[in-house]
Amino acid sequence: MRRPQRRGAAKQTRLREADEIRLLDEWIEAGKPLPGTKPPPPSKSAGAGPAPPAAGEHPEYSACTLFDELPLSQKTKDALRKAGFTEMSEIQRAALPHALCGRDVLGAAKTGSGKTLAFVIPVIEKLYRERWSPEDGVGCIILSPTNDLAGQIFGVIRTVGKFHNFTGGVIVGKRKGIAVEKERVNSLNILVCTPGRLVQHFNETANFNCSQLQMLVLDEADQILDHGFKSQVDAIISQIPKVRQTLLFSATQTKSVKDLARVSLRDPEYISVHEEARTATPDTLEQYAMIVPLEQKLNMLWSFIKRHLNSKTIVFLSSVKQVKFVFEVFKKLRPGIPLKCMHGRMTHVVQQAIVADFNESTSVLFSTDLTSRGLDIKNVDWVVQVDCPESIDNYIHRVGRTARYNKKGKSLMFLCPEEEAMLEKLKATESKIPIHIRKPKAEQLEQISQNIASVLVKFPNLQQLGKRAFITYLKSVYLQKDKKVFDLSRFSAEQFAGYAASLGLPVTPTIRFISHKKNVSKKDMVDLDKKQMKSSSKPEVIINPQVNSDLTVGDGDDDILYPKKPTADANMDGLADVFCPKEPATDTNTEPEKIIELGKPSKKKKLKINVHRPVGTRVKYDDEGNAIPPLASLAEEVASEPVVHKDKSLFCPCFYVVYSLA
Ligand SMILES: Nc1ncnc2c1ncn2[C@@H]1O[C@H](COP(=O)(O)OP(=O)(O)OP(=O)(O)O)[C@@H](O)[C@H]1O
Repeated sequence: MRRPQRRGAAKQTRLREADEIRLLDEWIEAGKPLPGTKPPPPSKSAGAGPAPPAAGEHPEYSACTLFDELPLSQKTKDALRKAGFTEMSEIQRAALPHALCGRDVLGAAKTGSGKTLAFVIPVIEKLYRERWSPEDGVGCIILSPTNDLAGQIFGVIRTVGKFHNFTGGVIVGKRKGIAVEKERVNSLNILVCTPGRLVQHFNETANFNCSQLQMLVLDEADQILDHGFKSQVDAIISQIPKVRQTLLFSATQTKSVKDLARVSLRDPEYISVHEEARTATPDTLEQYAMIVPLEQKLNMLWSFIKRHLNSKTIVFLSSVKQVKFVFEVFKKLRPGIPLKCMHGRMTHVVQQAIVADFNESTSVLFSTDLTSRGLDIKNVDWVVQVDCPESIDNYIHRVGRTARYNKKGKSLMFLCPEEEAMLEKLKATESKIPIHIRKPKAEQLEQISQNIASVLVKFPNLQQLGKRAFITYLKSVYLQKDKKVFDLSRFSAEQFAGYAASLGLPVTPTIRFISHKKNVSKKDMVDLDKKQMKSSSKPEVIINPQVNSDLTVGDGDDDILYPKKPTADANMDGLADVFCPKEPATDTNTEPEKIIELGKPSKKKKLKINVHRPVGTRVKYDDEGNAIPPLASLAEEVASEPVVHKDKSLFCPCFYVVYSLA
């Protein structure tokens, strides 16, 4: 008796949905914006919200400002309302009308401006209007450059798709659990993945089928289309249908026609909502730069942290070893605020836990560029760049971790005097970055080198870590292509010694790829540089001794290190809350690491420096300080612990499948 009733109810739902889809299709077709058009500025009366259109009525939706005014399914509207999303952001207003009517979109908008919803909503709606069901298999692929960003995007999909019946999953991390993935991957409607892990399925999963794919989305598209992911992206494109909708989003969008040709966009809509904006960074972001000699950077960072004990801060450093070292040493020195660290040598599970914890607490997160793109962490007050960003785009993404979605935020960048060319680049009119220079007050700087040295005496393993941090920092500078900014030859041997001392090291580690040759002409330097590039086995850097710039005494207007109303509350109890990741490589009680020393021929493999690395390609380092390609670094993650989630989704360590987004 009950079965026919259920069947009847299901039939009624199907009919209702079919009616809704018919109405939506008609509405989308009748009210769609002309190609190449932008929405007009929001009208003053906007916000009241219209009554839903009656059957046969198709109001224009290209100028609307509220999600409720768009031709979206009731399920999506309900989910958006429930999540508190009512009014659209600029990029959403501009991109959604074009994306909903099936056009390819190349979208660019500032960091934190809501690009994720601008592609997630069209994905959900497309599959709904195509009446996609779990049996139909993979309908949409979303590519993300990092595991954490993939997880975050999937969170937004789950929010928007809450009342729909799609299946979805995230494929990231290491291969552990691949057998389960292979079994389930074909039953997922929406896949969010890193490029390498998707290629793995194309190569290894016998029946992996994307022949019905409706949509391809590239978040952080410029990075995904960059050389680091080239072979993976080409492999993916060759395996998916040519006829599909493609959406590309980033805060720093690619303008390369070649890149766009690779993903075969069809008459794309170029939507760059902030192109005419005064700045390339959020208006609510205050940006500062300080010229800080290399050997003063740690003192400066420590002084900053001590003065901002009530601020949530992300600190960017250029290598895993530096992140580990500064985190471990500062933890021992107990600044009075919880400290966390995050880098690519941690398991994805640990990374997720750290991001979740950092979201909820006021603390300082030391990080590599792993967190520089896309991550949406709540209420970050400060972004501090201790090491120079490798490019303007890198700068924009790093500082974009604060001042998100109309919230205020501040950023501070330390630049060595030798890196001032970066400041010029940032200040160039075309960069559109309103950065203010602040002079550090030398007399107020806390000198902690001696304290660090004492910590290192007590913890010999930290001394080894310090040596590796020293080496990987110099190596990261050496490997940068932009020699106008990054040029080790501008530093003197005395400066390196000073830097080593600032890390608490008793002696300056000798580095194979650096030899100090003075009085070399510029031409010889160039020639030698070229020679080095050819024979990468024993590279050298010519040192061009320069007068060491001392810290400039401030003119009294500086308020970065010393806010006008210091809220410092040296609550040492806060240290009890320090999140201590169970990450073996961070443990300073591991075997001391060996370093390569000049004059002591070692049987260890020589430093490998990929001199052919294309400009702008992110350099990541393994524990030995070797540069590793982006995908190899992703593959290094060992997912060993299960994720504990509050919902009923079925999670595997490196892969999770959600049989219903509901
Ligand atoms: N229409 C909206 N109303 C309110 N909040 C929104 C809206 N759209 C997005 N947000 C919020 O704004 C924040 C930033 O959004 P999102 O992460 O999509 O930014 P983004 O443009 O992708 O940034 P990035 O370039 O750094 O990746 C998120 O917390 C999101 O929930």
